[in-house]
Amino acid sequence: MAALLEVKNLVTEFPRHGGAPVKAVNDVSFSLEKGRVLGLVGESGSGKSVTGFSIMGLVDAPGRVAAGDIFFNGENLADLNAEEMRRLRGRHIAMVFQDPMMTLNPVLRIETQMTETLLAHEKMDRAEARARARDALGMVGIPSPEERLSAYPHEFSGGMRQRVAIAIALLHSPELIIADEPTTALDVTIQAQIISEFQRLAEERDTAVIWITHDLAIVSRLADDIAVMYAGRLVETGPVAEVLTEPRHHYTRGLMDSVPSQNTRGALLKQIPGMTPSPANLPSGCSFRTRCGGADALCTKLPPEIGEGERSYRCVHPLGAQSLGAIAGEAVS
Ligand SMILES: Nc1ncnc2c1ncn2[C@@H]1O[C@H](COP(=O)(O)OP(=O)(O)OP(=O)(O)O)[C@@H](O)[C@H]1O
Repeated sequence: MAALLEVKNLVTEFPRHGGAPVKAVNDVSFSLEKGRVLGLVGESGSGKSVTGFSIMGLVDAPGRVAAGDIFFNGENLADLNAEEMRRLRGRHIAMVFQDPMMTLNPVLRIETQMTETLLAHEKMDRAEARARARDALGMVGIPSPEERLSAYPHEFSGGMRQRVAIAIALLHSPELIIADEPTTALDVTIQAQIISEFQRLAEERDTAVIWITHDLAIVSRLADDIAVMYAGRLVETGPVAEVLTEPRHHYTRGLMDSVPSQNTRGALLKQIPGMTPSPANLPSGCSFRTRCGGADALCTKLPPEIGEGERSYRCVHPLGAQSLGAIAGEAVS
């Protein structure tokens, strides 16, 4: 089956004063099928949001997609003009942000915000649009949706506001939703409800989801696949169950060790030493090598991407798998 979304060798860069542009996303490739949930994880600044914005065609100038291709339903998004891209965003791909006010207009009633977008993108009259808006609010668990349609965003709690933003993203039954840390600001109960909502969407409507987060616990509950990003590159990808049971990349292991769990209660969590390097000043070769306990001279060259079943990783000294040290001469270039 052809993938719904295929990202190939994506490079997104931002110009920098007195230097080469910064590659916030560097040679990133992955694909996503209908009904699958991909967890895109990594520390702050690793390039997760810029990847999402690149797919949406929303990278702010002077930033730009400098190389690579993004195919959606087999169509290369680079071939679409601004109007076609706007339509695609309206109907087929939606984004949910950490801050729902990125989506909501504070001075308009919820009904106006929802019906206007429906009337702009789909053939229907106002009564139909209103019914669709009400149903969408009901679907994300807003109580008394009929009455709540006439409310303004400030009349909702933070969690309910985020649900409204999600309802807006769902209005046109998009095939792909990019959710950028949508539950970070919410308490755990609401977080759990929203996560179940996304699971239901993926299962019942075949919606594909890219869930951007630094929270591995969420990914292990929600996602089918995981893509671990570090300093603009994907360092490990694969089915969540495999990657989080037996990570190959030292960075994935480090992220896992820094998650609180039943077993670590009361103990000091292991933090990955050092800081994420600035994308303007990355170490040569594997960008993680300066923070990695397993690094040696081989890591000063860019590791090749190694495939293993449905998984892949970029590390010459993978955990639980054969080191490339013995064949380094040919494999590392
Ligand atoms: N508009 C911009 N101009 C210049 N640099 C940018 C811009 N947007 C992002 N960047 C840079 O791109 C890199 C990746 O940023 P991005 O927001 O994608 O990270 P992230 O992994 O989503 O982090 P977070 O979890 O904090 O949102 C960062 O180093 C950031 O400084």
